[in-house]
Order: sequence, then structure tokens, then C-alpha cells
Amino acid sequence: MQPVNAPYPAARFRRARARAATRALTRQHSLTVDDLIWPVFLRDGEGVEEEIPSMPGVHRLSVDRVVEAARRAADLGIPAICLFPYTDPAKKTKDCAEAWNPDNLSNTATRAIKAEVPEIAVMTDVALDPYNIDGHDGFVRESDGYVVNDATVEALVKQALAQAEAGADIIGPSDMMDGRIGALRDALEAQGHTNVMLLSYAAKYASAFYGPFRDAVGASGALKGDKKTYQMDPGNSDEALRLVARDLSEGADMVMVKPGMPYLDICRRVKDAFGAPTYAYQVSGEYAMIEGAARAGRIDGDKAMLESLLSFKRAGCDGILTYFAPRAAQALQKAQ
Ligand SMILES: NCc1[nH]cc(CCC(=O)O)c1CC(=O)O
Repeated sequence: MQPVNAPYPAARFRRARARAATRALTRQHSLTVDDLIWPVFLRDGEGVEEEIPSMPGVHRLSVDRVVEAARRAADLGIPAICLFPYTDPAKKTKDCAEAWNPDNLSNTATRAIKAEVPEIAVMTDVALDPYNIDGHDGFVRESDGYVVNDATVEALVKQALAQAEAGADIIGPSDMMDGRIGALRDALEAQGHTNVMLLSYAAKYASAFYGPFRDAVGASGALKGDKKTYQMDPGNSDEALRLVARDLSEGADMVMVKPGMPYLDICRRVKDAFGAPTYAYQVSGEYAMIEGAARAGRIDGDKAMLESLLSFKRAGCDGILTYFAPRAAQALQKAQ
């Protein structure tokens, strides 16, 4: 692009900014409800809404309550909901078998939502951490604590097939193992799940911003060490492009950058390089920062929320996973 500017005063940038109508007319990017994916936390029981201390305003919901939440989200026009289970510690094992139990919390909730609110897309999480006694996204080798790749991918395939059977529309592998997109795509095709989409967490960084989430799914206590041998180094950006290229060539329909706000440069590069449907995850720590500052009276929470979400659109994203989704949808309605 080669912008041409008349010299001042022929050009006055403040002309367009002088009234709401021309600000609206000349606005390049906007946020709409179509851009939102709402991550929610599940727990067992009935009639349960349990506030998560590290994420004020976010709750763990029992299946009956998540169905109600999905109804409200669909009525607001939110296109997708993403499920994360808080697993009873008694069900966590070394072999992570609960991950592919057809009746686990995530699959039970998927079936319940698809039965009652069929119009909302259900996205599920593929990774072993909610079920792993070691708190890692893959199997941990006894001898040295290394998270092994290929055996983990086999388990992820079983987990994803159970999710597809339960009715998941979008499967989101958040594990960062190599080769999982191709393995998942082959298995889904072989089992006839030809329209199940894969949203790859392609560029997922080893980040301090996941802390509140690990509390929310109960993985903090279990986790030994960090995830640096499988999640990306925050100093890398070219690697993100190589990972996105790899995952698209293995059959990903959509790709994600995670976390969001500290990685907007990566969002822009990914969108420019591939033009694929690109998403950012505004993660738990980003939510906690904005919400915490708002609750302390330091910033206007609603305005900061909408501005942060718009930044993803400006950076080239097609959508955002955000814990603010219902609140943002309501704020957007009010603004109309
Ligand atoms: N499979 C793990 C997973 N899936 C989503 C998140 C983080 C989401 C958030 O912080 O909001 C994480 C955390 C991690 O990698 O430890």
C-alpha cells in the first residue's frame, strides 16, 4: 500500500474524527458477536456454579448449567462454545484413560448441548492435562520426566474420536505434540467424521499467562516442572509460521495463536503469510489482568475489554476465544 497525503492543511486527519458518523464511516476494523468463541469450565454435579478464585466472574458449571449457559450464548448470537473439564482428582491416572471415556464430563456436556442448543458449535479440547496425574499435556516418561510425543499422539486420537462421536463440531488440539493434526485428520476421515473441523493450537507459547486456567481445571497442583519441551519459546516468531504451515498442510481447517495480547505480532504474520482462518486465545491471565484492574477501579472494564478484543481484529484475526464472550456480546448489543 502506498498512502498519498496532501500537505497540511489540504489534509487534516482530524476531519474524519470530528463526528461520530464519519468516525464510523472511516473505521477500518470492527468487532462483532460473530468473532467470539466462549471457553467454559465444566465440573460434575447438578445445579453447580462454582466461582474460580483466580478468575473472578468465571465459574465452573455442571452439565445442566452449561446447557443453560449455551442457550444464553446462542441467544446472544455467539457462534461457538469451547469446553474445558475440571476432572475429579480421583479420575486422574498415568494412562489418562478418562480422556477417551465416552461418558466423561466433556463428552456428556457435548451431547447435552447438541441436544438442547443444536445451533451453537461445540468446540472441545484435545490434550491430556485434565486427566493426567502428572498435569502434563502428554505422557510423562518415568526415567527422565520427558513428555513423549508419538505415544501421546495415539492417545489424542482416541480422545478426539470420542469427542467427535459425542457430537463435537470443532476439535481443538492444545497439546503441541508433533504430527497430531495429520493423525487426527486421518482418524476422523476413516471414521466418517468428514465435517468435524480441526482448529489447531498451532503457535502455542510456554506462557506465564496460563496460570489461572491451570487452577480452573485443577492442573496446577499436579503439574511438575514446566511445558517448555513442547510449547513454544516466547523468543521465537519464524517458528510460528513453520508450525502453521505444517498444521495447514496436515489438514487443519483453522489455526490459533496463544496467548493473544502479548503475541499480536504473530497473529499478523500468520494471517499475512497464509490467509487461513486465524484465531487468538485471550487466555486466563489476560482475562485476570483486565478484570482485576477493573475490579480494583483502575480501568473501565467494559471499555478495556472491547478495546482488547478489537486489537485482535486489527491484527488480522478472524475470531477470538475469550472468557469475556457473553459480556462482550451484551456490550456490543448495547452499543447498537
Ligand atoms: N492443554 C492445556 C491448556 N489448554 C488451554 C490452556 C490455557 C488457557 C488459558 O490460560 O486460558 C492450557 C494451559 C496450558 O497449556 O498449561
